[in-house]
Amino acid sequence: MKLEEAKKRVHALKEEIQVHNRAYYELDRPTISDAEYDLLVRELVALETAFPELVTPDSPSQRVGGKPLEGFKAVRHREPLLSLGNAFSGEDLLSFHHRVTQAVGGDKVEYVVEFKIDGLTVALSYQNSLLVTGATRGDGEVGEDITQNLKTIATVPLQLNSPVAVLEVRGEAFMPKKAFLRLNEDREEAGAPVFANPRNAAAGSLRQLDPKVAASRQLQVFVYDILYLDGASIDTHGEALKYLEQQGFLVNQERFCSGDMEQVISYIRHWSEKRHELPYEIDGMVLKVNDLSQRRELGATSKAPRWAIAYKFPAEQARTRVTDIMVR
Ligand SMILES: NC(=O)c1cnc(OC2CCCC2)nc1N
Repeated sequence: MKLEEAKKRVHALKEEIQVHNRAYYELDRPTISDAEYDLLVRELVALETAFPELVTPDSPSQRVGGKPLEGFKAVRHREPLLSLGNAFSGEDLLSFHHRVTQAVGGDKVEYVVEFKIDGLTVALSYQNSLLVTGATRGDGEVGEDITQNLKTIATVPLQLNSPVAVLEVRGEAFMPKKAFLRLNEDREEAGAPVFANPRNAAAGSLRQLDPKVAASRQLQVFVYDILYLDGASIDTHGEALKYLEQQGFLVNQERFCSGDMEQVISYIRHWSEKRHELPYEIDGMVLKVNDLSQRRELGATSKAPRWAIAYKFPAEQARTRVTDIMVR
């Protein structure tokens, strides 16, 4: 095959793989079998091996990186990754709303309510639309460089869809329930210790020094916050989420925008009851002031923003299975 022909085929393969990724991960409606998908990736890798000049940073072949690391480098975040204050009742939410309304001088306040994905926070940094660093939250100021592992996650863009000088985003890495159950079955069979919950499984997977292990764990990342953006102007959180979607990130489609606390509270109650139907675990909901200028007015304490709060669902009654006791 000549270079020109290979170039066309490589381009077509990358497009097709991208379409299947979106269908599989975002719409949860795979359009081809895993085997057919693997064939496409294998053909792409073979062509890139034969014609190295055709390799581009955004190629799926660049996802499962090099050899295992000796350890993780420290990464200082450009902006501190704040934590969230907690609410445990309707009253807590109403007093949060009262504080916010006071601080913005009585103006109307609108909230965006999102799932609180029960995973681990990750920060992704892009320069000139290319993924440069992926890091854990760490202590909020300094995290661990887990770029090699995050690149293996198909829904983490290696290259953004439109030009932007600097974009730093925050998201939640998590393991879907099905992948968690399957992983624990495999570990039980192999005599390895099982993970207590999907959050621990996701954290354990991203702390692996060998990216091939992370690549095998079917992790996902929902992105939900812009930490830093140089290259576009955005006025509300709703616009920010749409911008992130356009850039190619996986953004959770389920969210509710309202200034009416009655509606907000009933929306939270709805998901408190229905969360078990979700394909991933959530441990609450997050309320965020939608208007970014009101957020600037509200500011943050040293630890948490004044413009957001987490509503925590009551902890599951820890079921101690009989087998657990017997095994011990
Ligand atoms: N676990 C989640 O799904 C989640 C966590 N945090 C936030 O927002 C924080 C980030 C910026 C201040 C509030 N949103 C979320 N959806």
